[in-house]
Amino acid sequence: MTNYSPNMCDMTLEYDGFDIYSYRVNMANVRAELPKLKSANGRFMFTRDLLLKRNILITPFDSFYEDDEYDHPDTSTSYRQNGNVFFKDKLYVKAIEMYTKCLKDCQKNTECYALAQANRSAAYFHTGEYGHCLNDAFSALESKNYPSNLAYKLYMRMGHAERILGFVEQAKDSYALCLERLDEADMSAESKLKFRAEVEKLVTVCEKQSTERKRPMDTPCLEQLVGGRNENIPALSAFVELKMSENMGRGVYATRDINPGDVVAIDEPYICGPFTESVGVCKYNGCMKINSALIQCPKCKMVSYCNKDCMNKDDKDGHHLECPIIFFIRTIPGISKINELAMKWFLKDYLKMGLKKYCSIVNNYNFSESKIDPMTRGFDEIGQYKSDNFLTSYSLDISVNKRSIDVLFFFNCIAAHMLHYLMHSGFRLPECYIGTVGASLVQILTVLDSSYRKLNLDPLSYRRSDILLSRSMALTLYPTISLFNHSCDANISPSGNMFNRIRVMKAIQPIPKGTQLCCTYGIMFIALNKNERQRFCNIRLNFECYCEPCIKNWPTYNYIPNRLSTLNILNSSMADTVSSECKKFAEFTNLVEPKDHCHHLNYLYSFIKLLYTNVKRPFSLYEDCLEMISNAHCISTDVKIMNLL
Ligand SMILES: C[S@@+](CC[C@H](N)C(=O)[O-])C[C@H]1O[C@@H](n2cnc3c(N)ncnc32)[C@H](O)[C@@H]1O
Repeated sequence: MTNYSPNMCDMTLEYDGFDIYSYRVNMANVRAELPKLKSANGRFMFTRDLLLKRNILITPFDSFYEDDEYDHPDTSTSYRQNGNVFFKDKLYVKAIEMYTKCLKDCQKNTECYALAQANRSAAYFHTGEYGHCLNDAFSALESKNYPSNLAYKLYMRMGHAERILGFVEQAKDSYALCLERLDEADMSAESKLKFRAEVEKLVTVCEKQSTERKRPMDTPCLEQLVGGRNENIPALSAFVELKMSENMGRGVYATRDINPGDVVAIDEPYICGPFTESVGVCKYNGCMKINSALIQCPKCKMVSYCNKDCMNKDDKDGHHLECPIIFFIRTIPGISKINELAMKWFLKDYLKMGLKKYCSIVNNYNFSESKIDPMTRGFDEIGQYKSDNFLTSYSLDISVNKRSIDVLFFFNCIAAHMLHYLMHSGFRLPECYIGTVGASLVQILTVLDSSYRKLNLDPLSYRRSDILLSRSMALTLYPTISLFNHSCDANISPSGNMFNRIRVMKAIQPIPKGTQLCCTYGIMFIALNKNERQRFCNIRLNFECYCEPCIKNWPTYNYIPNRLSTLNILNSSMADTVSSECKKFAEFTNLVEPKDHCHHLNYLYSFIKLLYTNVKRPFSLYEDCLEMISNAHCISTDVKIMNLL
């Protein structure tokens, strides 16, 4: 029997809406029964049956899909009016509930329907659900039943929501339409003038935002792997190999001396998802460009692309199946970005392979998972570990047995919900494949959840002690970079900008032959003490950290030596040279601004190399230099890109 961790505290940390399931099922029974089920398919079917029995898998908007609508003008109007009362009292969630009831009760081609949609969009705006807000506002306007003297209001709200979401070009269009429709408003000429001035100010804000955002995205990657490509793992350098260790499983080790600045990995994402809401990024997996002039999918209006070509390609990759239900997918509990990305990944591969092949591959994996040699996990039949291979990502180490039963149950619930919506919108899946497809969704959700926690860090912020959680800028899955283990004293780090689709990893310290290459999963010894780090690793990442600072209990930055002495000089014959170089470094620190460190990388590399061989760690000047190199790598790539223009 699989030995799942009984630890339940992680449920409260980051997963929204678990109680939607846990309040309505008997969790004691779930905790007793779920671990008994050996197969992933069995666990999915158990969960799905339970949710169906408890009526949890019903669509709250079922009437949206029904043809035989009915109209109860009195009740629907009173629902809307009740909604307005809640809205006035700022009880927006309750107001949304009322407007939704009104929408269910009333015919689509009526003014009442359009008003309820418009009102609900206002309530969604206040709850911060801008996607829903836009969806409702668009629908109300498109219905042509919305009073024309109020249209300017809706356009203004759309402008606000789009601006907040970072779609500044669309926001400008909406504000322009708002001003166009202002003539129809029942307002005095004076109020109109004032209103116009306010909206024009907002347009100026948008213009400023769009110039700030304009930066090149479609630039080729100029970096080269040190020593060329690795024969078996093409996204890695030829100067590394994969080896097993007792405490960390597989890891990447240097086969030659690697120098700071050397490129050790250049990886492409297998799947990439929504960036932070404030940035407009093309949704198509093969593009992912930041663009301030994205065009929306005309049907769902909830995803955007840089052009028609990307839109058509994404449609083929599965958006046509996701489009009618994306609104609902975003309401499923859990981490909304992960759920949406899981759906995108599933549809892309399902459509590429077809039902039978997809099911046979994932079934094969599910049954043989426990027997797979951990060393060859993710390698194909000719011994290649490739980032564009489905199984490479699908079989990433997700420490599934270390997850609590509650988390496992929760992911099964989310997968059941996703599949329910898919099948509801016309996705045909024979009964006998439901378990397999559902279990594959659980695996996909778990892989994405693990990778989200580890490798999507903003490289400029992960050293700050106040950022305990990985501040995810983009939810992207880099299968080869996922091979790097964590160290609280990373010797490699991402270079370039987090918005770059291609991720480059560079050495930031000297890495002698035989040493493991490690990045950080979000915590560094300089900022947090061992207990805090171990807690983070246990709770967030589901493993006990065995890096050098944890094993040797290195002190945090404030407690490490900041002077040379006989205690930390390793090579006494070099003491004078090291001492004079340390003085020069102190001057450098005072004179050169951080933004210019990227122009002095060679100097920083030579200084860190000198300290690496001659001074015992931890040592404050070493840690300072390391931080400068890591930060400068993020800036320097951008500088190269800027110079290309
Ligand atoms: C992204 S994977 C890294 C590759 C993985 N070791 C493998 O065998 O494929 C993350 C997993 O590696 C292990 N790991 C990574 N860093 C570690 C560390 N510092 N100490 C212990 N285990 C670590 C944990 O099991 C973790 O869940």
